[in-house]
Amino acid sequence: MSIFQELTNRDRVFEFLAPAQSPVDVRHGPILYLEDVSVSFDGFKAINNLNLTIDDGELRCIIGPNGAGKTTMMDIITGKTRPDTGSVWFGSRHNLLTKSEPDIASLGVGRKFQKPTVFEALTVFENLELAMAADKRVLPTLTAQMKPEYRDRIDEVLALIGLKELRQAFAGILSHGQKQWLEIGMLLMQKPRLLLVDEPVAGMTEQEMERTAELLTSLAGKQSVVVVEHDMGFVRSIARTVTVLHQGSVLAEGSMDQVSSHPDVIKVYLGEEA
Ligand SMILES: Nc1ncnc2c1ncn2[C@@H]1O[C@H](COP(=O)(O)OP(=O)(O)OP(=O)(O)O)[C@@H](O)[C@H]1O
Repeated sequence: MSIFQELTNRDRVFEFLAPAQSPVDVRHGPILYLEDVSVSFDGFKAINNLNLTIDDGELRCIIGPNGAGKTTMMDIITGKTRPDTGSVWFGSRHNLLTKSEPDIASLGVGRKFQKPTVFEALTVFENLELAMAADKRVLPTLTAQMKPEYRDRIDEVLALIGLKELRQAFAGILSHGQKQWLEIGMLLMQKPRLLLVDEPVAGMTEQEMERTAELLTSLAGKQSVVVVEHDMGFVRSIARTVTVLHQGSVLAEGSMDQVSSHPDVIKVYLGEEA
């Protein structure tokens, strides 16, 4: 078969369409594993012997008072901050401490920051298209006329994030909640194995919060999701397992009922809210 025939062969399964061929090995354990991780800033221990295990497909909520180390923990997982000691593994194969931020992202760790950063002058569809183009495997073929397979992937994500009807709307006219969902959709275009989501419901209406709860719970199973959130009602509505961070370490872990009745948690965190 000539190269031309090969490239125009409609039956060929392109790499990005094949079932996620993740190099991440979870056969013998969790998808994310932090062991004895510590980091200090000017002598202040922001993360202090932190141990955390996230199972493949799990939805985990991380809570904790201001300054507990939640953002720093996310920064360590994504390679933005290097810990002084400890280890961070993605599956059993990848030592994340030896990898750059872009390498960690392309291994399948997606991060959603608190503020939405969609391209407001582009449509919902174009934002998703652009997110797909950021995937190096797809870029060479995307510049030509868009293949039906790419459209299918975008349609699939549009349905997941509930923005099918708004595909041609400019992102600038979306509500705050819709922008957050679009950004989650942009991350999903790259088929991450692990999604880190920072305060997804800050500034959302009740209805948007409910929709976000549905979205995040529907993602779990297909990918692992770690949500950092201050809103206790929201955490209660989605959480199976909650990890409470305090002074850079795990203070308590368990169901929402277990952690919210834990005396130390009441003292340092929930008591504070009350
Ligand atoms: N680059 C830095 N330089 C100095 N101190 C820092 C730095 N990053 C974080 N810290 C400190 O480390 C501690 C943990 O901060 P972090 O932002 O991780 O907490 P957090 O749990 O995310 O808090 P919040 O809920 O307020 O976002 C804080 O006391 C913070 O001031």
